[in-house]
Amino acid sequence: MSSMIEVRQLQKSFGSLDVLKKITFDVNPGEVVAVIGPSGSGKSTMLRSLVHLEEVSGGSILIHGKPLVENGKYAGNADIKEITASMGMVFQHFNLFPHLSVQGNLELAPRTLKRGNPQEIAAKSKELLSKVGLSDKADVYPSMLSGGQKQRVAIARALMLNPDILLFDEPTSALDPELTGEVLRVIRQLAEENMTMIIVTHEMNFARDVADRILFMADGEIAESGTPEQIFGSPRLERTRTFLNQD
Ligand SMILES: Nc1ncnc2c1ncn2[C@@H]1O[C@H](COP(=O)(O)OP(=O)(O)OP(=O)(O)O)[C@@H](O)[C@H]1O
Repeated sequence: MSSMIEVRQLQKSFGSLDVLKKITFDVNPGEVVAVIGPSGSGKSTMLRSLVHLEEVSGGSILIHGKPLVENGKYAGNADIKEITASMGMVFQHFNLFPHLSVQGNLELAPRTLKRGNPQEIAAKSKELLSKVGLSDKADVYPSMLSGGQKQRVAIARALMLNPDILLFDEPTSALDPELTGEVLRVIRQLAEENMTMIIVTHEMNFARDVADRILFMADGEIAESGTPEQIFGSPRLERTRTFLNQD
């Protein structure tokens, strides 16, 4: 089985701070990978690098075998656009456009990129709002929604371009505890539909339940990688044990 995502020796520095220290991992089609680890260990930076929101300092990222960056050298703009369009990203703070309705938020990217005619795009947004349980909110503005609803809109928006990879950066960290469940349910449903996903999360129970594999990051490295049983059952490394016991 060929990998959906291949990350090789990925390096990123901010000035003299080495945030990613030659990280290597693969994600297979349909796999759900949860990334856990202490604050500042480089989880967000790794995820943002995959969609070119950060430029890395070295190493390679291949998506569907196509290099976004290879040995530190980036692909041309057209290739970067095409590769990153195959991935949807969901952020901790939703990042919805406040001046657009829910439907407007969903339709902006496909309209800008001319992915279908307006009727097709409207039909798709309707279908996805129904999927996340928000059919009645199409005309509402983000400020009128709860955090859980905003995040479900953000997930629907991330699905508008038919991505085959979804990336989540702490999707429930900004939510009140009673609102996390509705967002995790949507992610769980996507997992059941075999969506390939990388989820940075502090929700250990969710990671244990939904992930096929856990990457534990510490100090810019992947300190451990394994099934939830391997990571949660008998942590081999002292720092993993310490981290998990804090939670
Ligand atoms: N734009 C930036 N400029 C300088 N330093 C940065 C920048 N972005 C991140 N960093 C630093 O890089 C390190 C890794 O940050 P990152 O956000 O990737 O960690 P994280 O594991 O996602 O943490 P958290 O769980 O707190 O979100 C931190 O020390 C952070 O301060």
